[in-house]
Amino acid sequence: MKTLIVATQNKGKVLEIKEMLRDLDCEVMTMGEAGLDREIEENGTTFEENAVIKAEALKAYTDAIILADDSGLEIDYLNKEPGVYSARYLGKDTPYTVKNQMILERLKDASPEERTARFVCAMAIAGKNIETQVVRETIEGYIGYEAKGENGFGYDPIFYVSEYNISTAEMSSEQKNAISHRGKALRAITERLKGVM
Ligand SMILES: O=P(O)(O)OP(=O)(O)OP(=O)(O)OC[C@H]1O[C@@H](n2cnc3c(O)ncnc32)[C@H](O)[C@@H]1O
Ligand SMILES: [Mg+2]
Repeated sequence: MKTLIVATQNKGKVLEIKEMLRDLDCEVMTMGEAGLDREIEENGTTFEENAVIKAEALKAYTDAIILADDSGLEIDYLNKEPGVYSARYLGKDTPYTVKNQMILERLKDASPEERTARFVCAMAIAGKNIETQVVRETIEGYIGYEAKGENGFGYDPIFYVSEYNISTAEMSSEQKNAISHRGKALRAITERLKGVM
């Protein structure tokens, strides 16, 4: 069976990606499980660039296909911040409970119409004998007035989807995966993956 290595250190992403790839005919491993744990410098200026950087960073060390995800939250009221800096925004090691409260505070004067936001996900595949490919998908929503929900990770408790008026942290993983930036990007990239496996 083929091996697919997911080049991420983020446990929330790993859970979602592994759940969605359950039926794919290949063994899905994290970098840690593959013995390839390392810090990868994300010095790109776009989600696509960073996804490619992360996927290609492991290419020299494995014959497996590598999948990488670069994602983040764009808040229109904050001029699309934190964007590609989502992991580093307000401090890399600051707990998300604190970061989410700080964002709510920054948006305290924003009207409902001004609270629009989106999650973006670029996903790349790379490997020794395959041409690197990258896709980008989004989910539109808004920043709520309070943090709600225990599921998911990161900014999920403050990101609400208009269609349901609940945060992505209040959704089950199945519900989030069906509509999320990461779900859409993974479905698009797995179509291409089938062509290289
Ligand atoms: O780079 P890797 O190792 O994959 O892990 P990371 O956490 O640093 O990931 P990114 O560089 O892509 O930063 C994206 C950040 O955006 C946030 N984010 C991305 N997708 C999210 C989602 O589905 N729900 C909540 N927050 C999300 C989350 O805080 C991430 O840390
Ligand atoms: Mg990162």
